[in-house]
Amino acid sequence: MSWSTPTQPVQHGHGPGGPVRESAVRAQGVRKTYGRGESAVGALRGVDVSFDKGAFTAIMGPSGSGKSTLMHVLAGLDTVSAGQIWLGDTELTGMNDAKLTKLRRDRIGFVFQAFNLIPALNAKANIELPMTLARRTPDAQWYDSIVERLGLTQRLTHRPTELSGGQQQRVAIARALLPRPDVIFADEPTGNLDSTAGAEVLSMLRASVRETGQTVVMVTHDPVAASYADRVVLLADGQIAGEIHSPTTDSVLDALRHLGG
Ligand SMILES: Nc1ncnc2c1ncn2[C@@H]1O[C@H](COP(=O)(O)OP(=O)(O)OP(=O)(O)O)[C@@H](O)[C@H]1O
Repeated sequence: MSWSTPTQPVQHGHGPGGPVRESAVRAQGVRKTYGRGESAVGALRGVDVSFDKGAFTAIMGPSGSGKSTLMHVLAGLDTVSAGQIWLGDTELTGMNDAKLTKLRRDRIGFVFQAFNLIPALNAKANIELPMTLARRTPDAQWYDSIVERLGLTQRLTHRPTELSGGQQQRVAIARALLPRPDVIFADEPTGNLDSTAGAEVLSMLRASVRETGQTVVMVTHDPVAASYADRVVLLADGQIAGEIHSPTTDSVLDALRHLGG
């Protein structure tokens, strides 16, 4: 089956270079420095990058290149030292903590390597939790469609310990998809999974992008995982070092080799 209630279709326009896709999230001149003086580390050193609406983008690069830092500032989990972050038309930089918390809750979904499910709650309650906390009512048809598409219909009364790693991650994806966020950030979503469960999770993320127009930005070390994306953004030493459209495992491996990753 397919996802039954698509989100808003992706808006396309035309610029001088051909079709222009709307940006879901973007960084402009972003710098992030940890520490001060001699011990200062420039984790991001002037990053300009845009992530298209309705696209699946992977962020890759050698260890220490700034992937996690970039994801954290894009998601409003950390502040920048300079530059601007935009979520659609909303500037995140300069927002106070209360506004950022509300924006993350209402407009951003997260999928983490460690699943981050609440052990005492069953799958259904875990999936609904962010919306329950936000006092929002999930769309029943959308909920059913997500649960069915992720193969969780028979697992809703199970607690996380009663689920496999792949099933737990599918619960985390359902939780992220349910509020229809502007963007889902996935941080090494297959890092704790074997290759079969990992492939299932990636196919489902891929399908949510293709079939419902969900925007997904994923940080990964795994060239196979990155090959599920529409585009790979390469980071090296805190700067954008290139990008690959329609990546394959081989093209990603090749690019990483050139970066010394
Ligand atoms: N809280 C922090 N305090 C000081 N330095 C930090 C902090 N977080 C990250 N860094 C440094 O910033 C740089 C970028 O780190 P970041 O974690 O973003 O890289 P990464 O590409 O995600 O690495 P990995 O692939 O190993 O997870 C590194 O040099 C790291 O040591």
